[in-house]
Amino acid sequence: MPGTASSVFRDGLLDGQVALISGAGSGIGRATAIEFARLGATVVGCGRSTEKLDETAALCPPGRFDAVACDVREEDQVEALVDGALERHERIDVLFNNAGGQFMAPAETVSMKGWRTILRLNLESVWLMTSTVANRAMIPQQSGKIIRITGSPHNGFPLMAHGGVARAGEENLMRGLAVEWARYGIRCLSVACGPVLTETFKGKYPIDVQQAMHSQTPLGRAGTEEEVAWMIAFLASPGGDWHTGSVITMDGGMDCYRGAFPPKEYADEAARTEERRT
Ligand SMILES: CCCCCCCCCCC/C=C/C(=O)SCCNC(=O)CCNC(=O)[C@H](O)C(C)(C)COP(=O)(O)OP(=O)(O)OC[C@H]1O[C@@H](n2cnc3c(N)ncnc32)[C@H](O)[C@@H]1OP(=O)(O)O
Ligand SMILES: NC(=O)C1=CN([C@@H]2O[C@H](COP(=O)(O)OP(=O)(O)OC[C@H]3O[C@@H](n4cnc5c(N)ncnc54)[C@H](OP(=O)(O)O)[C@@H]3O)[C@@H](O)[C@H]2O)C=CC1
Repeated sequence: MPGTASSVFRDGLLDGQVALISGAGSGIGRATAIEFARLGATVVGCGRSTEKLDETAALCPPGRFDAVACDVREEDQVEALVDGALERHERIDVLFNNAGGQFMAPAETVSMKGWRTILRLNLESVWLMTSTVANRAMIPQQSGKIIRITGSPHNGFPLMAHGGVARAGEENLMRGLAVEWARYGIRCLSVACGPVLTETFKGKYPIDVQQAMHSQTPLGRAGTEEEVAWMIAFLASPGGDWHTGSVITMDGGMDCYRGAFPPKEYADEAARTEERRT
């Protein structure tokens, strides 16, 4: 991420906005924090490791990144995070619920502890962050945008059934809240990503699993963390003001069709499948 300006948006697009980003110490969260800071926002970034957050701060324009150690599963820590952000910055315009994750394992081997670990880290933490920020900042200020990162494809997450259930619940939560909280001027959205080449993704999944995921994508490649950051920045900008309740899917087409096109089994290189009949 060299340079100090966005390569997509105009300078000052997010001037004056205060954004709270979870998991801002690496990957998609870090890329989004940097993009927001470059566009003029003040970012409150949280994660459990202060070292990783300090590295993010060093990549942002000076004074634009406020690092706070917080485990998003813990009620007292989340309340302190939100209260501290309000004390220092007076408002929260955007909440990007980015922290999360899951492990890959056959469903029959997942214990109750493993199941609860993933539901707590993802679905429950998203509710905790969302309800705390809404009650303490966005409902009083009568405005705000809440965005959750979820997953694609949507037709089942083999080997990550627990993660798929959490993400489906999060998307439904955003839809329901979009309706309920429209009266407070709060927008609620999900951005459902297919594989994104973050360090965690590259280190976590075996290379053959990664290649299989890419080859199941019509565009033939994974996404980048910058591409996700641009989408979150767009939604935070006035360009995103009419979006609420939606699930924006970013996955190179994987959710529409699993595989490269044309499919070798059915068509030739020009995608011809049959002769035209007269
Ligand atoms: C194959 C078809 C694919 C179709 C196409 C799919 C395309 C999908 C594209 C999207 C893919 C998504 C990618 C990402 O999200 S990548 C980046 C996200 N980041 C992470 O995932 C973070 C990585 N962190 C971890 O992996 C952590 O270990 C985890 C968050 C999973 C849990 O950490 P925590 O510290 O909270 O918990 P513990 O390690 O103590 O574990 C608690 C219990 O959970 C169970 N467990 C944990 N790991 C495993 C495992 N690998 N296998 C089975 N069970 C596991 C277990 O019960 C643990 O308790 P015990 O240790 O006591 O047994
Ligand atoms: N990469 C991909 O292919 C995809 C990723 N996603 C989702 O996007 C999000 C970001 O993924 P990615 O950037 O790849 O992964 P990373 O592992 O780089 O980012 C996850 C971040 O969340 C933080 N985090 C984890 N647990 C907690 C916690 N309990 N409290 C506070 N912070 C926490 C981590 O920091 P720390 O350990 O310091 O707390 C880390 O910085 C995740 O929710 C992931 O599931 C969705 C679809 C695809």
